[in-house]
Amino acid sequence: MNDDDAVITLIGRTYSFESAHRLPHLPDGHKCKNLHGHNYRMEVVMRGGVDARGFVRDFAEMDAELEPLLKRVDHRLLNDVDGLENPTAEIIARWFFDRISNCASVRIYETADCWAEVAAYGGSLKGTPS
Ligand SMILES: Nc1nc2c(c(=O)[nH]1)N=C([C@H](O)[C@H](O)COP(=O)(O)OP(=O)(O)OP(=O)(O)O)CN2
Repeated sequence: MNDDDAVITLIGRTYSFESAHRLPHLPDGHKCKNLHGHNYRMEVVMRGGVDARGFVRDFAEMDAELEPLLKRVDHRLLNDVDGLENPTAEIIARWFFDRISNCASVRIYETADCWAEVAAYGGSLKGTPS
């Protein structure tokens, strides 16, 4: 069974990391301008054709791709990471999205009920599906 123009197959996996940040562009007095931390949860979705194994991507391969990226942010001050000088949930989601192959979306939960997502639509789908 092959995907066609109208159908894509997506896979997803959830990751977590703990980081500190401050949001420098907020006005004085905003609590999030102060240094504070979050237990971030991240949902990554990849797209692609289904291969002979029946996989878009082995979840273990997904982990191997994510691991070095997670190491760059876990137990770090995000503001010190290149590209995350203003580490809002939106910008963190974009940072991961730009670094993950065949990425369909990245959703970052800063708290249990606040999230930001970057997603590829139509012509902006990245990478070559396998
Ligand atoms: N659109 C966005 N808004 C906010 C972001 C963001 O990244 N994108 N970030 C923050 C702060 O980092 C803040 O710590 C998180 O928001 P908040 O809902 O206030 O969460 P808290 O759990 O810290 O607050 P409670 O008072 O406990 O609800 C703000 N906005």
